[in-house]
Parts: sequence; structure tokens; C-alpha cells
Amino acid sequence: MSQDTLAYEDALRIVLAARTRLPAQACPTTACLGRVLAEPLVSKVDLPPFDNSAMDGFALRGDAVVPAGAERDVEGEQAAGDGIAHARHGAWEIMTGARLPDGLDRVIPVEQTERLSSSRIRLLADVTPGQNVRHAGSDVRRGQTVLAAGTTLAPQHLMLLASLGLGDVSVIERPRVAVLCTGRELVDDPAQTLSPGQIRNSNGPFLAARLPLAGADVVHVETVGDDAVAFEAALRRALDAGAQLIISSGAVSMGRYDFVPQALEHIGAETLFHKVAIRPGKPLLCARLPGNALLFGLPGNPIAVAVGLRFFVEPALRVMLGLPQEMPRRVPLFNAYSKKPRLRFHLKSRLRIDGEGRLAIEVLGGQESYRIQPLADANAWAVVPADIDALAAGSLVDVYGPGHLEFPLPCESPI
Ligand SMILES: Nc1nc2c(c(=O)[nH]1)N[C@H]1C(S)=C(S)[C@@H](COP(=O)(O)OP(=O)(O)OC[C@H]3O[C@@H](n4cnc5c(N)ncnc54)[C@H](O)[C@@H]3O)O[C@H]1N2
Ligand code: MOO
Repeated sequence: MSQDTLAYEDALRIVLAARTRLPAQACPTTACLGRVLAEPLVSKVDLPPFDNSAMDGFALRGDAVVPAGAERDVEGEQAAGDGIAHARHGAWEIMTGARLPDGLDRVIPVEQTERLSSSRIRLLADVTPGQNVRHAGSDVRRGQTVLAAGTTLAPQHLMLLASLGLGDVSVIERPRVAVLCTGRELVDDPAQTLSPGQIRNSNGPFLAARLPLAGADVVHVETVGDDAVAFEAALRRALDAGAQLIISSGAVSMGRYDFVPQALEHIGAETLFHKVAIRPGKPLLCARLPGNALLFGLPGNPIAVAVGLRFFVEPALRVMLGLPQEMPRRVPLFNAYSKKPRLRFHLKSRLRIDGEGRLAIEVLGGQESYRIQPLADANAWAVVPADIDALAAGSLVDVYGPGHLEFPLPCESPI
């Protein structure tokens, strides 16, 4: 390994140190799905807000136990949505979710009663205090922390926010990211016929689709030829669009047209590292631009781009979103695997269930960095550290989801 090739862990440390958490902003709860909560959320109300019935039946009161056989007059009816009612001594017919009339403390389900007349019932079962009553504050107490800072808001959290009656919440700003694809071989328009030597730009659509799933806003996307001047102009447009991170693909290796390092030098950027002991994506470059935006120069091969996004850009996004760094899941390998030493490998893999319902990770065939079909078949990344050369089937391996906010739960038939 050449002296200037960094270990992944050292490169990651540099990336993490180069970013800080973004400020908080108010976000309407109608638009906060997927946003990251900036502060712990403390409830200002009790849930349920009032004592209410868990059953359709009759609310009543009495001594410790009102025994089967007891009779009561029915003195009123209380449906969900009805306001305060004051009970005297009889029972109230009550619906599920209805506020308990003041003075009553238990509910007997209607099927455990017998109607003696339109205004009198007999109990067919014992009823104890509190039975079938959902007490105010029994789910959430006023003053209780209901969501921790750093929660990525999912539909179940929106259920809670709606119940608390919140119109907006404090979330971390979304990081702003630009995508620049380089290469005069690239064609963006699917309707355009390819000339000999041309290929479709697949990195651009991949990055533009993955970044929002990683919590970022894509503020600029552009394709430029193999031209340092055009690349510099594109960088300026990305910065003008407000990009805090810029991801470029291509032109960072050893070829005659690999102009990104020189273009960065020309604009006065500080190269933080260039070349990391990983596969794929070894020629990856990271630089701080004047004005403090961070540029990730990802090698052009599509899987090098996917790995650069997942294992360099996404950790930076996590810092910006105020999230702790990820812990990989440890999953047994389905198949034995061996690799070249001294490089950390990022492997297109499939998390599956074996014949006994246990999770297993299958390293897919076709790991070369130009092969995109196996990425389409993958649902996870297996990562094998630089100092490990061979792993037997069944050994535990680090597994990461396709994006830092996603982890697959396979439900397909066993391997
Ligand atoms: N002499 C050496 N050659 C190469 C080395 C090396 O160490 N010595 N490293 C190889 C590795 S590893 C990689 S990865 C690539 C990285 O090269 P570049 O970053 O300079 O990228 P390009 O040459 O521009 O492109 C590489 C490959 O990817 C295709 N490509 C580029 N952009 C896109 C896109 N937007 N969509 C789809 N495909 C794209 C491009 O056509 C090339 O095939 O260098 C190796 N060479
Ligand atoms: O590092 Mo490259 O992506 O293996 O071809």
C-alpha cells in the first residue's frame, strides 16, 4: 500500500471532524416525515386527556367489587365526543372512548349485563374499581419526554405528534447536497441514441434518488465533460445553489483526463485525503472548498459511487443531522468468503432467512465495481475489514443497510 493511501478508519475520522451539526428549524408536522428531531419532545398534555371507557357497556360506581346480580337504574347515556356529565347514583350507558361521567369509576361490557327494562339493568359479572377504564395520563403524562432528540420521524411518531396536538416540531435542517457527474462519455437523455463509446449516466440518477432517503436535499445536479474549466464552473453553480456537500463522480484516478485533483488545487481547495485502502472506490478524494463546503470526489465506477455515498457521505450526513455513528449488525455469513488482504471490502450482499428462519448474509457474485446488476439484487452491504483475508461460512460479518436510515427485514422464502 502506498504511503498516502489512508486506512478507512483514518479517512472516516477526517470526514467526521470536517462536519458539525446543522441548526434546528421549525417544521409543520404535516411535512416532518423522515426529519430528525432536534430536541427531546416533552408532552404538554396527558394522553388519554380524560378518563374514558374501553368498552361499550355501562359505567357505574360502588364498593370494592360490585357483585354479579346487582341491579342499577340507568340514568343517562354518554357517547364518544360528549362533554362533562355528572352521575348521581345510577349507571350510565357508555360507548368506547366516551368520557366517564364524574363520580363513576368502572365499566361493565354490555354483553355482561341483562336489560330488565329501558331504565334498569342487572350485572351478570363482578365489576372491580377501574375495570375497563382508560385513565387520563395512563399512556403519556404531561411533562413526560415522549421522543428523544435524534429520532427520525416515522409514521408511528406522527401518530403521537398528532395525538399531542402539535402543529410543528423542531427538526434539524436537511443537509444540502449537489451532484456533479463527470465524463464526456455520459449521456443523460434516455431518448438519445448512444454513439459508439458513449454510455448512460447511471451514477447521477442513483445519487439523486439515494440522497433524499439519506435525509438530504439535492440542490443541484449537473453533468460535465472531461474539462477542468467546465468542472470549476459547475462547482460554482453547486455552491451558488447552497450546497454544503458536493459529490462528484469520476476523474479522480490515474488517467490523462482525471482532472478533479488539479481543478480543486486551482480553486484553492484543501485536499483532506486522496486514496483510501478500500474496495471498491480506492481513488476516493475528499476536499474542503473555500467557504467550507466538503467535496467527495467519488471514483466513477458505479459501485465505487455507491460505496462512497454509503460509507463516506452518509457518515458526514449523520454528523450534520446530529445522529451518532452507525453500529453495524453482526450476521452469520451464508457462504465462505475470501478476499485480497490490506483492503477493507464493501460487498454487494443479500440479507436472507435460512431454512430455520435465521438471518444470514449472502455475498453476491459479481463484485467488480462496474457491475450494477448485483447491486440491484442486493439489499445490504457486508463489510470485511482490511486485516481479514478469509471467513468461513457461519462467521459473523458486519452488515449495513442500503442506506443509513434503512435496514432490510427479509420476508422472502428461505435460501
Ligand atoms: N492506472 C490505473 N487505472 C485505474 C486505477 C488505478 O489505480 N490505476 N483505479 C481504477 C479504479 S479502482 C477506479 S474505481 C477507477 C476510477 O476512475 P475515475 O474516478 O477516474 O473515473 P472515470 O475514469 O471517470 O470512470 C470510471 C468508470 O466509470 C464510468 N462512469 C463514470 N461516470 C459514470 C456515470 N455517471 N455513470 C455510469 N458510469 C460512469 C466510466 O465510464 C468508467 O468506465 O479507475 C480505475 N483505473
Ligand atoms: O476502486 Mo475501483 O471502484 O475497484 O474499480
